Amino acid sequence: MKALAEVKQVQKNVDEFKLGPVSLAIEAGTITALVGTNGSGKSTLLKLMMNQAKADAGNIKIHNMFVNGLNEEWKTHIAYQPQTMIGWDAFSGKALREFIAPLYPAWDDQQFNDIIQAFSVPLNKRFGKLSQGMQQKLILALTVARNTSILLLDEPTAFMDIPSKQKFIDLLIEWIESGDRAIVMSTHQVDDIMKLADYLCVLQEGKWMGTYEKETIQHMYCQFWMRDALPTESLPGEVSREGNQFITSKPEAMEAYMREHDLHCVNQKTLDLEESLSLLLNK
Ligand SMILES: Nc1ncnc2c1ncn2[C@@H]1O[C@H](COP(=O)(O)OP(=O)(O)OP(=O)(O)O)[C@@H](O)[C@H]1O
Repeated sequence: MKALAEVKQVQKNVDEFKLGPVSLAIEAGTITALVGTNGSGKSTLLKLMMNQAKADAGNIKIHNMFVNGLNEEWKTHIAYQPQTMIGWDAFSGKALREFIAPLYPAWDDQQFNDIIQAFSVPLNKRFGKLSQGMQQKLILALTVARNTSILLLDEPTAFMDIPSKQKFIDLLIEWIESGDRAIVMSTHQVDDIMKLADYLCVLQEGKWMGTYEKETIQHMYCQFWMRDALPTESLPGEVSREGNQFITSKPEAMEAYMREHDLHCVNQKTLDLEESLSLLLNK
């Protein structure tokens, strides 16, 4: 399948912080979640994709155009929601819509109004007077209505209340339904990942740990509780141990080992997504 966006071996140094090399292929019809601990480089990667930061190595293409090339037509294919908007405080949602809509040839006013209504965003209030959650909803409406094929969202639900998060999830599911669009979003919300993500691009302190299908991470680790004390030697795929309990990244190899060594477990479970991500990010 053709990638709508490609990130190849990208590296970026910001003072002491080093991101990458990281590679990503964003295909139509997919949602990729950028996950990682605070300061792991998720926002930096999104900024690089928007050419708001310059890569020190590697390259990025949107619709087959280099983001740092002379042809800036790629900008019409991508919309970006940063975490904060600088300079918007004095303007109402109505005024912001009037500035922004004419800049985007494919602007979808119906979509804008639908989001505003769904989240009951007051368009006459100044941006700076809105709550953080309400600001986030207004930015979302002003981003999604650009009607591009790629959406980059930087922690879009960080300040949203519980019912709004569900509406957000429904909105994105509907938005991506046509199959010719893609979303990349950074998030710390397990619910967003569970309900939306197809792929997880995992970053830890700037190091790219890999991009995994969500199902792969959901089956990545298994926890065993043994009847007797654990052998002192390292067990297949052993990730951690405590008392008679341990976690392995190779459950099948571990089961074979148990048969071979006549070991018995009293309980076992596959770690859920949140537990697996915590382990992966603490490695
Ligand atoms: N403008 C800047 N000047 C200096 N350092 C910066 C700047 N922006 C980001 N950094 C540094 O780059 C690193 C990555 O930050 P980034 O915001 O990309 O992380 P993140 O994964 O998005 O974090 P969070 O989950 O907290 O939002 C951090 O060490 C941060 O301090």
